[in-house]
Amino acid sequence: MALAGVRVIELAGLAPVPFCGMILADFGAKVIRVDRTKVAMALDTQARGKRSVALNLKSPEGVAVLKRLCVQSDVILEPFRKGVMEKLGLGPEELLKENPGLIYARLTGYGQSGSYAKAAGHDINYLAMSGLLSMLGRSHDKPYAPLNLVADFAGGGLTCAFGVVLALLERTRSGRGQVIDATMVEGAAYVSSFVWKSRRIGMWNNPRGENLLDSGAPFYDTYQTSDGKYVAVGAIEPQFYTQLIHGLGLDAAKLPPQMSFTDWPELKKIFTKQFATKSQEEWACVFDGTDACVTPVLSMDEVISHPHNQERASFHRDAEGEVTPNPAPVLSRTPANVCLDRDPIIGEHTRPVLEEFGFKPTEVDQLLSAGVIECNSARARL
Ligand SMILES: C[C@H](CCC[C@H](C)C(=O)SCCNC(=O)CCNC(=O)[C@H](O)C(C)(C)COP(=O)(O)OP(=O)(O)OC[C@H]1O[C@@H](n2cnc3c(N)ncnc32)[C@H](O)[C@@H]1OP(=O)(O)O)[C@H]1CC[C@H]2[C@@H]3[C@H](O)C[C@@H]4C[C@H](O)CC[C@]4(C)[C@H]3C[C@H](O)[C@]12C
Repeated sequence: MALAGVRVIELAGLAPVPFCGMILADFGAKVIRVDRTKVAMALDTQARGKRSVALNLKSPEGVAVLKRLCVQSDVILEPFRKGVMEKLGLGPEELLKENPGLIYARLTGYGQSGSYAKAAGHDINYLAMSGLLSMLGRSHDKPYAPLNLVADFAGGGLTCAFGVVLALLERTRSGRGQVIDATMVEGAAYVSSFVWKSRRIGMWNNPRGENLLDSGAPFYDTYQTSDGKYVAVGAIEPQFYTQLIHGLGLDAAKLPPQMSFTDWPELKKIFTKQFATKSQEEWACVFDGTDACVTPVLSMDEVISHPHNQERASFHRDAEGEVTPNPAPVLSRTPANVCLDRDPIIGEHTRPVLEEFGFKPTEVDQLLSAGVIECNSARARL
């Protein structure tokens, strides 16, 4: 796999860093998640392919253990607010001194500088600070955050993983590591560059929810079908819009022009009435195989059985039988390989990992009896 042989130390965090670690693990990196001790259960729902070491970083011995792991690793991912790692004596200065090739990825909401740097926050806060949240939501409604996807994951974990890969590539030339200051405000804004850059062509001149791609346009929205399900319509170009009108059984001559903004509310009412006359399945029979850009809004459990997704094997069932997306993108020669084992128990791999990194069994025993580490067995927890 593309990241085979890359060793990553992931300090346990809430969601963005776990997602970054999962991406790296999916594509072949050896990811060791460092968990706190005395924690009942792992909150990392994106733990596949990782191993867990339980380590108390509030002890000098624990800090020494982490330093020894980082000396032999390529990447460290840290999810804490500014200054926490420095307080532990694990800041970039210390770790890069001992391992100049280390890639030190710091994924925060607000970054390692700026007045908000030490403030707590979550996806919605970062999305708000990025400017993008002001653009999200239906007409005459308040701004709406699309789950915690844009800042936590698109602009957070995924962008950080991209930064790690960039730094790994650069290190092949320079032999040197570096610090990645990944912030979710900037990541969310960056992945939304299209929105920023398309203002000049008038894409967003209307109030929130009344533009082409933000549910304002009748041909770019969702509609309820007779069985209470929904279809998604994305017929933007005129040649696709023509097929939409045909599939709906409407007479284009009797409708206002597609791009007549002021007629969009009226056109939306016509489409709403029309889509309510058939079930989702019946509309699929009408539109599948056409370029009308009409697709069923599938639930998270339906996706795995849709023929197209099945043909591509885009989803799998994990160890718990849950439908789960496969990694993306698909590399032709070195594709990702999803670990289908159950998620690690906290501290399940402390001993084997430490011994793999050169700790003598007696050293591990001493760390264990001093409470610096925890070695938990899966059997004991199940
Ligand atoms: C699933 C829910 C989360 C969804 C995602 C959410 C929407 C997000 O947006 S996540 C993104 C959050 N922001 C960032 O990641 C930006 C960077 N990080 C931060 O800003 C901060 O970390 C913080 C604000 C997120 C948290 O601040 P906090 O003060 O808690 O921590 P830090 O300042 O970073 O310092 C860390 C301290 O920890 C010490 N540490 C670290 N590792 C170790 C170690 N190995 N040993 C010893 N000590 C360690 C470190 O030294 C620091 O110490 P100091 O402070 O002294 O310096 C989930 C959101 C909420 C969850 C629920 C909630 O937690 C309550 C329940 C808890 C229960 O245990 C489980 C069930 C819960 C219901 C839980 C369930 C889910 O997880 C949540 C809903």
